[in-house]
Amino acid sequence: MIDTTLPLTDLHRHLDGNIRAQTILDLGRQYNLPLPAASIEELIPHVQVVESAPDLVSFLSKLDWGVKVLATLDACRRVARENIEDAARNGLHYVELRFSPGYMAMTHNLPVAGVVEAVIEGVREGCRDFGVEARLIGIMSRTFGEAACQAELEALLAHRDQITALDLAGDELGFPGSLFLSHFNRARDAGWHITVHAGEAAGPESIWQAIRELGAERIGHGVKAIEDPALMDFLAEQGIGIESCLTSNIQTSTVPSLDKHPLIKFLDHGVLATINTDDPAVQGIDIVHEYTVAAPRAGLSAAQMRTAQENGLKIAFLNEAEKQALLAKVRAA
Ligand SMILES: O=c1[nH]cnc2c1ncn2[C@@H]1O[C@H](CO)[C@@H](O)[C@H]1O
Ligand SMILES: [Zn+2]
Repeated sequence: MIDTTLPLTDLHRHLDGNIRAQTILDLGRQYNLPLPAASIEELIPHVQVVESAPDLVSFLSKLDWGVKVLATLDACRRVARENIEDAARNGLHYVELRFSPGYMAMTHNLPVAGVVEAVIEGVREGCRDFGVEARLIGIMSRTFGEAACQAELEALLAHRDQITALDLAGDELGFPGSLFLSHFNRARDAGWHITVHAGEAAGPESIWQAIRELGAERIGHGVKAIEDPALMDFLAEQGIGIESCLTSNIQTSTVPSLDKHPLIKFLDHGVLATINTDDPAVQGIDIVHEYTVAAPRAGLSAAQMRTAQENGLKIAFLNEAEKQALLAKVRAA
C-alpha cells in the first residue's frame, strides 16, 4: 500500500538497469547495431529476468544489452530523460538515480566524463518536463577492477556539483570493498554522500567494511545484516539506512522467497529500511508493484509499509529544508 500523503521515493534505482526494451530496439536500429531479436516479444527474454537468475553475476549480465546500444552521448541523454519520464509515470515524487558511467561508455568507447554530462543533461530535461525531483548517484562498477573504477571516479569528479553520492556496485564477492579505500577517501573529500552495495552476495562483514572503511551512510540491499545481531543493533542506533529491493533479491537468488526476506525484521528492529526497485526494466517491475505486491508477500502490514515509505524521506540524500519542501509539495497536491 502506498500512502498518498507522503512522498513516494525510490532511492535505489539504476538508470542503466532501467532502459526500456523499446529504446534498446530503437537505438539498435538507429545505429545499425546487431541485436539478439527484432521484436519486443523476442527481445524481452534477453533483456529482462524472466525467471530468477542463479546468482548475482548472472542477473547482472541482463543489463548488458541496454548499455551495448549506447553508441553516442545522445543515446545516453535519451535513456536518462526516459528514466525520469518513467519515474513520473510510476507516481514517484523523488528518485535517486544511480549510474555507472564507465559501464555505459564501455562498448562504444565513449568519453566517460561525456557520459556523466549527458546523463546530467537528460535528467535535468526530464525533471523540467515531468515534474519529478531527482538526485544522481555515481556508481563505480567493481566488476571491472580498481583502475576502471578510478576512471569512473575521475569522470564523476569532473561534474562533482551535479553528483550527490558515490556507490560501489557489481560483483561483490569477486571485488571486495577493501580494494576501494582510496576511491572513497576522495569521494568523502569531495563532500559526497556514500552508499555501498553490501551484504547482497557477501556476508555481514562486507556491510561492516562498507560502514567503517568506506564511510557508508546507507547500504544497498544489506540483506545479510540479519545474520549479525550486533550489526542489526548498530544499524538501528546509528541510523544507517537500508535500501531494500525485494524483487531484485529474489531474482538474484540472494533470498529464496519473499516470505523469507529480512525487510520486516529490519523494520521491527528500528532500522531505517526502505522499499526500492533496483533495475526496474530488467526486472519487469516498478515501484507500485514493490509496494502493492512484493511488500505484502514479504509480510509487511500497511503500517510497516508506511514506515518504510517515511524512511524513504528520512534517509534521502537531501537536506532538512529540501525534505520539508518535498513533503509540503506532496501534501499540497
Ligand atoms: O543488484 C545489483 N547488485 C549489484 N550491482 C548491481 C545491481 N544492479 C545493477 N548493478 C550494477 O550496477 C552497475 C550499473 O548501474 C553495473 O555495474 C551493474 O552490474
Ligand atoms: Zn543495485
